Amino acid sequence: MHVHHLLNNNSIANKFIAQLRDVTVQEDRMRFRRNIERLGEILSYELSSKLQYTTKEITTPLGNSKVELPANDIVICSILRAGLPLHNGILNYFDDAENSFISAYRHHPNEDEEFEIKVEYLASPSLNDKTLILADPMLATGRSFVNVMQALKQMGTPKEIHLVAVIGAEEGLKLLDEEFPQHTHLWIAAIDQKLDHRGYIVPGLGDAGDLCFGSKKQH
Ligand SMILES: O=P(O)(O)OC[C@H]1O[C@H](OP(=O)(O)OP(=O)(O)O)[C@H](O)[C@@H]1O
Ligand SMILES: O=c1cc[nH]c(=O)[nH]1
Ligand SMILES: [Mg+2]
Repeated sequence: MHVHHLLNNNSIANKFIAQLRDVTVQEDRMRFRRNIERLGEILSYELSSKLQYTTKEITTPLGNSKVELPANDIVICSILRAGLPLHNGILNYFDDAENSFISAYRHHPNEDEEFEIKVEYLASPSLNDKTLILADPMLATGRSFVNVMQALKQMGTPKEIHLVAVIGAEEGLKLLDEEFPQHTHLWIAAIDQKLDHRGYIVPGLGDAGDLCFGSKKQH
């Protein structure tokens, strides 16, 4: 897997990450969602450097101009819930892409810290020969990305896969490296060292889904 780590170079993205992590700024849910969306836009811009381009001639009012335009058939797939604002950011740039939605959540069958990932909802076009952009802001254990990719197999085989995340833990990156095809790209803003006993990224930012949309009742 090719890892592209945005915070390796300083940019305005540092500020958006800082605000996402900051407990006082997190009280503003609209800003939290918008910062995830902004990072989706930035990561899309970065990702666009790896697309295939074809030459097109454009007519301006004063003449003709040759431009190189992306030629990929893109499908953006985001993992509900926290993937929604990231999806919007990516779609803002790849505005003519097709779209998939899939759900994944942590189900705790007992009172303890063990959990399984439940994938229940899937709406997707065919992925055969497409450029799949799979988006989820949090990459903790990596099990959501892996289980979701397993469920997406019934929709066909993409030509290439780009994973987009905002904050990841080393452990999650390692699992993706083992489970995804070698040519997969991971576009990620920040990489943190560890997970806590509940599988939360430390320092991370907390529960991204709850911070976007409010807490949910366990069932
Ligand atoms: O790498 P993993 O260990 O699988 O953890 C990451 C997953 O956890 C979060 O979802 P969550 O289950 O909290 O669902 P939500 O988006 O509905 O809050 C997050 O949005 C990822 O999907
Ligand atoms: O740190 C984490 C881990 C999983 N899901 C989140 O939202 N945050
Ligand atoms: Mg959550």
